[in-house]
Amino acid sequence: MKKCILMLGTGGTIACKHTDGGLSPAITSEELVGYIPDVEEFCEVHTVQVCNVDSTNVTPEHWSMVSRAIEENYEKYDGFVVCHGTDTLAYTAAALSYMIQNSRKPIVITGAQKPIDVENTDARMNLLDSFIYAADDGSRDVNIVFDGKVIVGTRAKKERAKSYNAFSSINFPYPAVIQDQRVIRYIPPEDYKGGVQFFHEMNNSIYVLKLIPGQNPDILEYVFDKYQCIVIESFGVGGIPEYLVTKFYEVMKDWESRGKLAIVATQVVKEGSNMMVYEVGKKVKQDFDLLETYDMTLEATITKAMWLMARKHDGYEEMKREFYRMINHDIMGNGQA
Ligand SMILES: NC(=O)C[C@H](N)C(=O)O
Repeated sequence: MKKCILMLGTGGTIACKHTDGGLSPAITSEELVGYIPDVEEFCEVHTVQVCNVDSTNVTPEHWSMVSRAIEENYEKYDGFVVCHGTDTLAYTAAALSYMIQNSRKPIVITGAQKPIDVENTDARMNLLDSFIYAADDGSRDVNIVFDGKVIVGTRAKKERAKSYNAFSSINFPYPAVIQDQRVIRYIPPEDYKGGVQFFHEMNNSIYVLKLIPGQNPDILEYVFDKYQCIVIESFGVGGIPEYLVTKFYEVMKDWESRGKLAIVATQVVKEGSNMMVYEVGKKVKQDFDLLETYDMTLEATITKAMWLMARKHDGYEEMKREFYRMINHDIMGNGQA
């Protein structure tokens, strides 16, 4: 029997038209499907227009609009395809991985580098591939389909601004590829226990502080006071420079007692952190109950923290346990295994 898939349009280049003011999303979800008539051979497609925006304008509100639309239609469909702009697609894919957990039904996110109505577009292939993947029996959970590759929702990063292979999978293999309109699976689907879980709230009281050599320590006080979570994008495997340490210790004491979250990440995209290697990391990690990102992407780190902070919890220890709990393959090397 043909699968029934719901496509949710949110905008992005895939749906853009040329205007005097530059490319702007204007093509509807229904029109998008009209560009891939072959889809009718293997699935029935229904559409819904969640919004039609450049993904630069996407906020956690839009993530909630998508997750709510999926929950409302969850029982009626076999899978979901979300069309999205590429600029913040990796954030949305990570966010949806936390907002929709343990889904037996696939949620596929795709987009394009060129609008669907231009000649040399990647949009038609990406969209058709997404339906092929969404209609496949072994597909589950939140994944991106782009340029013939499947990337787990928590593992993507936009690494190219213009090329068709815009996304890389960070610290995790591709679970599958789509070749000649067939799914070639490298990682077999897992067994599922329990049902799907939806969480629609996110708390965006979070600031990412990217360190630069010689960073002025004044910024720490401001950021630590204003936000509930700070992610420090440090260098290498992770550490706090000595010119920041005095201020850091001063603000951290107060921060800990107020139950806020401090997470140390790294500016190095691949292979991840390990603060226990160098003195610049080890001492800080031992002196404070900091979280570190290990092999998580920054997109997953930020959206996991937003999801965690929006939930009721029994204090810091539980937050910490949850942060290190693997969700949709987001963290493997958490140093605690
Ligand atoms: N390729 C794209 O989709 C880029 C576009 N600015 C967006 O993210 O909506």
